[in-house]
Amino acid sequence: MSQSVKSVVILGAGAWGTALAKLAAINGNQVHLWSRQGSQSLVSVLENAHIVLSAISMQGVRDVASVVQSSPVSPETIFVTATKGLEPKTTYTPSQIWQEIFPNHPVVVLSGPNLSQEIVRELPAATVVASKNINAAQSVQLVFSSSRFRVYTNPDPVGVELGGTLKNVIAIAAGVCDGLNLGTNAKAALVTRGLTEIVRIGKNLGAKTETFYGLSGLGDLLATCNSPLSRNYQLGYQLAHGKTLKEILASLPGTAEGVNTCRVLMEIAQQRSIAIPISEQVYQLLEGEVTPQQALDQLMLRDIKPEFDDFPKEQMW
Ligand SMILES: NC(=O)C1=CN([C@@H]2O[C@H](COP(=O)(O)OP(=O)(O)OC[C@H]3O[C@@H](n4cnc5c(N)ncnc54)[C@H](O)[C@@H]3O)[C@@H](O)[C@H]2O)C=CC1
Ligand SMILES: O=C(CO)COP(=O)(O)O
Repeated sequence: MSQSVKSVVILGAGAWGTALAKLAAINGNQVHLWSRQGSQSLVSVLENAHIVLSAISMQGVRDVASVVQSSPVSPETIFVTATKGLEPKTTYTPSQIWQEIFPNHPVVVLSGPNLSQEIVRELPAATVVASKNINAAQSVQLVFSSSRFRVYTNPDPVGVELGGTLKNVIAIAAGVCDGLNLGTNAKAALVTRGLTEIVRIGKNLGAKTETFYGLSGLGDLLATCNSPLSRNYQLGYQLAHGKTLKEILASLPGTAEGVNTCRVLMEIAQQRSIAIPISEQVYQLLEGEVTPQQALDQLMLRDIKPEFDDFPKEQMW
């Protein structure tokens, strides 16, 4: 794979930022990994950057993007966001924040089934880079593609971003399901109906349905709902074992975005009258309003209904 060497700045030296820095460096790019705890100033690393990738957790995205805005950045710089979350105040996705702050720059979303601990061990993985600007997506594809990391382009950034973000809520539910030992049938039903909720929200917010059946949707949902490496899954698993949210968050390594995402998601669903029963039970569980067993009972005892909302009537029977 040939490409010119790019200057890549990674913002956030947490688990994901560090793994992505390693992937970009393998291809010979010039990589600067910036952390708020480090000694390098943001201004000094941003100078001449071709690509600025944010792997900051959701709560820091707007602050960091605002600091970047007040620094000199080349008009050609491509911004890439790898954060999986929603902003509470605006309900924006991270790419919407970056695009709002940098309206004249291309913004690319990078998302997929990418548990960072497997990627730093150089196990094979695939991801998606999505943008309205195909040239920008292809530049980012070249920077990160290697024999261990296969990168696909996609023209639906909102869909790719929402797949990666909303699956964290379902991953909490999957952790609860395994923690309660509910079995393989229950898990399959949960993940499949969880995907239905993600598609409902995504379509309403302008994403393409097919995107949710790709790597950044179903792919990431499967990875996160089936791996104890996922912090969101772990959180659900420990809730099922009787720990409180506060206790779990105090010992969890890194960020479990699903907690904040679930609150914002409930707001979006209520505003737009979208039914998301699994996510609603996760919300009530996180708020301490139901126990894991009560959440399960509430889901199983809902009114019976057709499987699909929008089957054309003539195709029904
Ligand atoms: N770890 C993983 O396997 C993956 C994580 N992600 C997403 O990437 C994002 C980061 O995840 P991790 O690296 O795992 O989390 P982490 O908790 O290990 O690191 C978060 C990073 O954000 C920085 N940060 C937080 N608030 C900040 C602020 N106000 N100013 C400056 N920096 C700030 C922290 O200093 C840290 O470097 C999350 O949205 C996560 O969902 C996406 C794919 C894989
Ligand atoms: O998004 C991820 C894998 O694709 C990481 O999941 P967690 O944030 O739950 O660890």
